[in-house]
Amino acid sequence: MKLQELLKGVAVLSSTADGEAEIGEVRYDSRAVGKGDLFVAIRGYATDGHKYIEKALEQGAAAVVCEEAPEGAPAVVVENSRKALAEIAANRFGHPADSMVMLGVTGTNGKTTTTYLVKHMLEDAGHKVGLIGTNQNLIGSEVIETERTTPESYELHALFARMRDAGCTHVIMEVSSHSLVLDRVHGIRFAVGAFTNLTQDHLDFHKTMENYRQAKAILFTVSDRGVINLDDAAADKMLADAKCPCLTYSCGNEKAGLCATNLQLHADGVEFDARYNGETAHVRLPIPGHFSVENALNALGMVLSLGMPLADAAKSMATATGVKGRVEVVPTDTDYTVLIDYAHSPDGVENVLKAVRGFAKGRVVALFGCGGDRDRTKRPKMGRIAADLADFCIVTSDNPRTEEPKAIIDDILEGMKDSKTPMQVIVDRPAAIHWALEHAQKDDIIVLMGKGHETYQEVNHVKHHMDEREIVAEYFKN
Ligand SMILES: CC(=O)N[C@H]1[C@@H](OP(=O)(O)OP(=O)(O)OC[C@H]2O[C@@H](n3ccc(=O)[nH]c3=O)[C@H](O)[C@@H]2O)O[C@H](CO)[C@@H](O)[C@@H]1O[C@H](C)C(=O)N[C@@H](C)C(=O)N[C@H](CCC(=O)O)C(=O)O
Ligand SMILES: Nc1ncnc2c1ncn2[C@@H]1O[C@H](COP(=O)(O)OP(=O)(O)OP(=O)(O)O)[C@@H](O)[C@H]1O
Ligand SMILES: N[C@H](CCC[C@H](N)C(=O)O)C(=O)O
Ligand SMILES: [Mg+2]
Repeated sequence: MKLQELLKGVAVLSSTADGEAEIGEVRYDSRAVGKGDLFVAIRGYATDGHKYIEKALEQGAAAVVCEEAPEGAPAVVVENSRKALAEIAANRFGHPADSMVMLGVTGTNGKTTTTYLVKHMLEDAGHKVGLIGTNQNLIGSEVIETERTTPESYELHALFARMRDAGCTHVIMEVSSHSLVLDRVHGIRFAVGAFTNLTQDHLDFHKTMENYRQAKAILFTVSDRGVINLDDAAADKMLADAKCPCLTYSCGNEKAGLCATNLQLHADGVEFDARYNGETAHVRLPIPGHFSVENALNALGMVLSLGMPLADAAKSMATATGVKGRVEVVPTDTDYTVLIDYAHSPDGVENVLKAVRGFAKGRVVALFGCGGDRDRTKRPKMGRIAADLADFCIVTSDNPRTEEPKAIIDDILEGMKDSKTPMQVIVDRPAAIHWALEHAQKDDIIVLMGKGHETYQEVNHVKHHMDEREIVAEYFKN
């Protein structure tokens, strides 16, 4: 594609590049630049892409898109390289998002789960659906591995193009707060945007809860319709900031457009009555926990906003399956239960432990750690909540990344120091899981928190294979 075609619609401040140049690939990482490519220089948090312009040109880049051009370089100067990258990506792939119904979910917890519920309901209604999120990307049932919850704009549009070409009519995606601030979804118009909740996470990046909230609110400035959790403390502000009509949902608050009543929380799922537009339907979802009612309402809100009849949506919900690593039961053939869950924030820990407490006949044993190079202030809070809600805690490692595992654990223990809940510290996670299994008692529920679908432990930029399902299975082989 010619450079000028890639730049269609991009607000160019000045250019010394040849618009007729035939561009190979578009790269935002100099290390991947090859002959004839376009290098987009981005100012980041760790480094500045402008530092690598010279290197990119040496490697054969045909032109550079940047915010500040070095002398003599074939450069296209723009105000914001991240936005330009997103616009170039849409041009490069033929604006695939425009030909599908785009659906986005933001919020601290529940995004992944909600997206799977929406996909399931839309597929039941006969649509081919693409899904983008933390666990994996899906084109129908084809799995595409992912590194991110919301990919960088260029990868995102490439993925949309594959989805469009495969016949997808709808895309349901998680829209992380990082992606909203870093313009990964810039230029995408969502038919429906949905907000699950706002609780503490990612303060390493957003610094304050209000910044974090405002990041999420961006979604409702680029959506035709919104779906908002009225029970969340941030609901009023989210509604005030929204630039689109919003459907609210609630467990019990009759003011909400979509309201759940007669909640029944079972060990293997939830049931409730959903009222919407004067109609009522009984909803069943085979995933346990009060938060599953909220996720079900969020997903229902999205498909109702698209015009799906309530009765059809409710019928479909009953056949939804669980999501890998979200309250997932690990088969053990013992008289106790092992669950794998992705709770990795104070609210996630609280919710999953309360849910488990709701159906546990014996002790609730919480095994968890906290990620390195991530929000440190959530660590003692997660520790305190786990100590408050579990009968026994095992504190271990969860993706230490470049931090010292024991130092992360010490941050967690800070929040547990006044607790009388018995606990054990075992830095090595497989060893900690073994210890939990060795000491399990009848009717215990052992909740392995934080890894969810992840099948690795990330240490110093290297992902070492570690699948909790395999660790449990191997334990019982011996
Ligand atoms: C905080 C954050 O999200 N950072 C993302 C951001 O990095 P950045 O802007 O700081 O980039 P940088 O590392 O300073 O580099 C600046 C530019 O120089 C380029 N570069 C760098 C080195 C070099 O030799 N040559 C070169 O050209 C880089 O490719 C980049 O374009 O843009 C990069 C390019 O897309 C991302 O890889 C990077 O994700 C980092 C690695 C990350 O871990 N992100 C996580 C926190 C994240 O995005 N998480 C969310 C939410 C998770 C959830 O709760 O579900 C997600 O959506 O996954
Ligand atoms: N609506 C909810 N409210 C609070 N906690 C929830 C909710 N839904 C799920 N959880 C808890 O949070 C964990 C993460 O859920 P899920 O993966 O659906 O969230 P997410 O928003 O996609 O997270 P991430 O930011 O990592 O992508 C679950 O394993 C569960 O413990
Ligand atoms: N995607 C999120 C959750 C990671 C969960 C946990 N395993 C961790 O490493 O903290 C993040 O990158 O913050
Ligand atoms: Mg997710």
